[in-house]
Order: sequence, then structure tokens, then C-alpha cells
Amino acid sequence: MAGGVDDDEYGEDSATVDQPITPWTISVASGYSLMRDSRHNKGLAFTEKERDAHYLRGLLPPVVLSQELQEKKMMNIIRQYTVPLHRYMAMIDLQERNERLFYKLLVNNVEELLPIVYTPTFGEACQKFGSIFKHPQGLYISLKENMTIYIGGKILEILKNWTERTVQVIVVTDGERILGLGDLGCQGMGIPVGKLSLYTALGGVCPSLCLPVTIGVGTNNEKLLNDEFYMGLRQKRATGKEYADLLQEFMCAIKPNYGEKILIQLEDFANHNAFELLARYSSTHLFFNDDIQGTAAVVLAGLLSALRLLGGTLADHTFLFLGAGEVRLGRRNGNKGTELSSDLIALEISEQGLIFSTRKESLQDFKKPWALDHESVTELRNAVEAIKPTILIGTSGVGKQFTKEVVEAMASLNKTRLIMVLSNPTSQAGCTAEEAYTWSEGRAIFASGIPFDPFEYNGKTFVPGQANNASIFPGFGLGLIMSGSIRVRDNMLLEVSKALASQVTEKHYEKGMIYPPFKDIRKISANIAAKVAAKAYQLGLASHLPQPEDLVESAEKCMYNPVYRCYR
Ligand SMILES: NC(=O)C1=CN([C@@H]2O[C@H](COP(=O)(O)OP(=O)(O)OC[C@H]3O[C@@H](n4cnc5c(N)ncnc54)[C@H](OP(=O)(O)O)[C@@H]3O)[C@@H](O)[C@H]2O)C=CC1
Ligand SMILES: CC(=O)C(=O)O
Ligand SMILES: [Mg+2]
Repeated sequence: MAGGVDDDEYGEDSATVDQPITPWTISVASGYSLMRDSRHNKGLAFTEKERDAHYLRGLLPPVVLSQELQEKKMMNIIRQYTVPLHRYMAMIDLQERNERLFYKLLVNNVEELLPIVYTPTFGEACQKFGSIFKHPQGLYISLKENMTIYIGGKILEILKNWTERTVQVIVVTDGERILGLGDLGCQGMGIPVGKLSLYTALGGVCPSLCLPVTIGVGTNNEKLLNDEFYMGLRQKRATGKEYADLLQEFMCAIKPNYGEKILIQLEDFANHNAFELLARYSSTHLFFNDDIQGTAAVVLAGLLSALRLLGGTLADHTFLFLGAGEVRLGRRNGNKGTELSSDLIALEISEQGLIFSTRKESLQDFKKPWALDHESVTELRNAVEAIKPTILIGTSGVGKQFTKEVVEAMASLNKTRLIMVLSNPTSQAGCTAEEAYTWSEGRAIFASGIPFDPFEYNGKTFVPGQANNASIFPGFGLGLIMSGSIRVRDNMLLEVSKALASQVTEKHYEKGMIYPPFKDIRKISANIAAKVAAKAYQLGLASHLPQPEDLVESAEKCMYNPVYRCYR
């Protein structure tokens, strides 16, 4: 629903031309301060009446523009920048100046702007965060001085400094594994900010309900430690008890501030912490690790959908993963007993991983079940030749590992093969779309974490699908929020995979796509949200009662609509 609907659950969008509202809630904003308030600013779209009523006369040139014309003008400006990072900075400026116009642009031009505000460009923004930082866009909670300052609810106090009292979703990172770019310390803030802008644009969650957080525990990135402009703690990463205590304090402060149903999404933690935190907090909080659970759901959706082109069932296929981290190992949320206890993908198939048992002794515990008795191979190409996978998935976070030889080996049996390169950003992708289609002589079905343009090979245009958790988490979160769910369960993720796969049509398959395009994402998110909510009601985890009759309609209705409100 690119245009959104006329009203929403939070009352944010309930105004119409006939029923204006006041542009403030707590303090009165008027005149210059109204124009500096990004949540309420309309720029040249303030009407004559609003200019009179809110002391704006003289602060704006005479013309009154419609929001549509403002959108057209901004898109023209953004398109003039040829460097993606400059486009990113223009978008962030807009977000800080006029939030509704920012989201209008993003909702209506999602395929064009997603690569800017999201992957790959937001990765580059994190790398250069020190020089592009202008305003804090979220909360920094850092291990300053020593832990004692946190005792007695210091983090609780920090949370109260945030501009909004009501928050429904927090995306938090500790900056240790930012995309495939490694440890970026507190510069990882670009990730929660970007992810939350997708919560709003793609999933319709009101921006005022979203809180980006970066936990600062230091960095092991020597370059940053030696950079005089680095903004984070200038120390090596805290580990062990010191790290765990800070996280515990943070988790304990959240519910007293925002209530039981606050959704906490972990993003880009290194896997040695990510799995442990998921196991620890998924039974006490509404807790979701996007890299582990969201990505597993998006991969499974792609696999289910790809069967239409590959044939057979999942169990008929042989999978080879390069990389055995968060993405590869899928979901594990510690809900033992009532829940499924193995990798999400393995719920559908009987799978053995390719972590050789010769390495078993040195493996982290959670990887051991996936060790396979196989003679050790050191080259991916040799592994492809030995295992003969029908599906090859790259999740190592290291770029260009799917070489010509690897792709040719995949395609050598003259059959359709699926190649997924999940690692982000572009520099870390296993191969490009062009390489996959050319080297496989058009036999590869290709999907990637970052967007690639369509590619013509032998007279046929192939459109790569984007295998990115962004197709999942905004709708997933919306479903949890709209149902008032108090916990995340694995079978919610299974529902989501099926819901996403079901959105792929014959027209998409004809172009080689195994994911639906992002231009339809709000509709897709509403469907995903409805499935998640239905599961939450079925499992007795939903607290917003009674259950709406039509959950898709309900999801669409509570989506944030970025059209301007009229002020009385
Ligand atoms: N498309 C999407 O939606 C998503 C994409 N990603 C991307 O996936 C990538 C990996 O993320 P994640 O799984 O969280 O990272 P992890 O660090 O958890 O896992 C990386 C894995 O790759 C292995 N590895 C590292 N270097 C090599 C190498 N040279 N050859 C083979 N294997 C190697 C590591 O080995 P070892 O086991 O020895 O440590 C580890 O198992 C990142 O680029 C990230 O951006 C992440 C989430 C979502
Ligand atoms: C997409 C994403 O979450 C990642 O690359 O980490
Ligand atoms: Mg991530």
C-alpha cells in the first residue's frame, strides 16, 4: 500500500483535511522551531492557513508546493548525485529535516532508494561514519569508565533521554560484525538506523515507535582505534562478564521503560555473542536475531520458491554452504521442548552440513551437530566436485569466492542449479549476477543479498532475486506488534518463509526470480504480518484481543502513512 490508508492504530495518521490535528503533543512547536522539527515539518507544503496559524509567515518563500511535487523535486536532486554515499547523505539530511517526505520518497521509490538507505551503501556509510556524522540518530549506550556507573539503573536513565516515551521496536548492534565489513565499533550505528527506516517504509511501523541503539564495548579494529576522529570507546572490546553484565543491564532496563511487548532485534553481533544472547533472552523477551532467524527464513523462502524451477522436494537436493556462521546456522532460539530444535532449513529436509568432522574439536558447540564425516577439502571447487551440490549458498562474508571454476563446476552437469550469494555488501558477494549467468551459460538461478541489475545473456533477460532479510523482518515485526505478541517462536518463521515464497508468481519465475520484487513489499509485509499474528494468536502469545477477523486488512490499516497531516 504505497499510498497507505487514511487512519492508523496509533492515531498518527487520523487527520484528514476535514479533521485537522495539532502538530505537537508535549510541547508547543511553532514558527522556526516547527520547521526544525523533522517529525512535523512540511517545508514548502505548509498551507497558507498553516503559515498564518503557526507563525510561519516570512520564514518560507511565497510558493506552496504539494507533497507530490516536493517528492519529485527531491528525487531529481538525489538522482543528480552520482556517488551512492552522497545520495545516502542527502537521504539522511532529508530524514532529519522532513521525516514524512523522507518516507514518502522511500515508499514510492523503494527499488531505487533501497540500495542507498540500506545495503550496500549503508555499509559504506558505517565505514565513513566518523566523517559524515551530524546528529545522533539513536542512543549510544557504552561501557564508559567502569561498570559501576550502571549499577542502580544508569541505563534506565539513558533510555529516558530518548525523545520518545513510547517505543515498540529497538534494533540494537554492538558493531562487531557489520555486514561483511567486520568490527566497526560504534560506527555500526548506521545499521540500526537503516534497519529501522525499513521497519517504517517496508513494514509500516510508525517511526516514532522505533529506537536505534548501539552498545559500545570498544573495538578490536586497530584502524579505528588509531583514528583520531573515531567516536567510540578507544579500547579493546570488553568480553566475558563485563560484556555480559552490560547486556544484562540493558535488557533489564528495557521492559520497565517500554513494557513487556517491546520487540528487540539484534543486528550484526559477532556470532560468538549472537547465539548466546538469543539463547539467553528469547525466553524472557520478545527477542529476534535478524541475522540468524530472519535470514534463515528468507533463505528457506528462496529454496521453497526455487523448487518450482529446480524440481523435486528440498530433500532431493544437496546443499553446500560456504561459511558456517549466523546465516548458515539458521535459527536456534532456545525454546526447547515446545519448539523445533534444529536449523530452520532442516525442518523441511534431512540435512548434513559441510563442516568437516576433522575440524570438530575446534568447532564452537553450536556447530558440532553439523559436522559431516567427509575427507577434508581445501578448495571450494574441489568441494563442489566432490559433493555435487544442486544448491550452493555463500555466507562466508568474504567476497569473490565463487570463481569461474566454481560456477562452471556447479553448471557442469547441464542442469539448472541454484546459486545464492548472501554476503553483504557488494565487495563481499561471492560473485556478481553477470558472472553467475555468464559462467553457468544461463543455467544458474541466482539470488543475492545485495541488489544486482537484470542481465541479458544469449537474448534472455535474467532478473536476480534479492535474498535479503529485509523482505522478512519489517513484516515479521509488524505481525508481532499488531498482535501484541510477547515472544517469538520458530514456527512463526516457518509461516513467514511460506508466505514470502507464495508471493512469487509465474511472471517472476519466467525471469529467473525466486523472490518477489521489493516494489510490492508493503503488500508482502502485510501478508507476512498476518501470518505471524495468526500464529501468535494460535499459540496463545498474542495480547491484543480479540483477534481481528481479517488480519491482512488489519495489518494494512495499522501501517504508517507518510502523507502530510493538516494542522489546525
Ligand atoms: N543476505 C542477507 O540477508 C544477510 C547476509 N548476511 C551476510 O552474511 C555474511 C556472513 O554473516 P554471518 O554468518 O553473520 O557471519 P559469521 O561471522 O557468523 O560467519 C562467517 C562464516 O564464514 C566462515 N568463513 C570466514 N572466512 C572464510 C573463508 N575465507 N572461507 C570460507 N569460510 C569462511 C567463518 O568460518 P569459521 O566457522 O571458521 O569462523 C564463519 O563460519 C556477511 O557478509 C553478512 O553481511 C548476514 C545476514 C543477512
Ligand atoms: C542484511 C544483513 O542483515 C546483514 O548483512 O547483516
Ligand atoms: Mg545484519
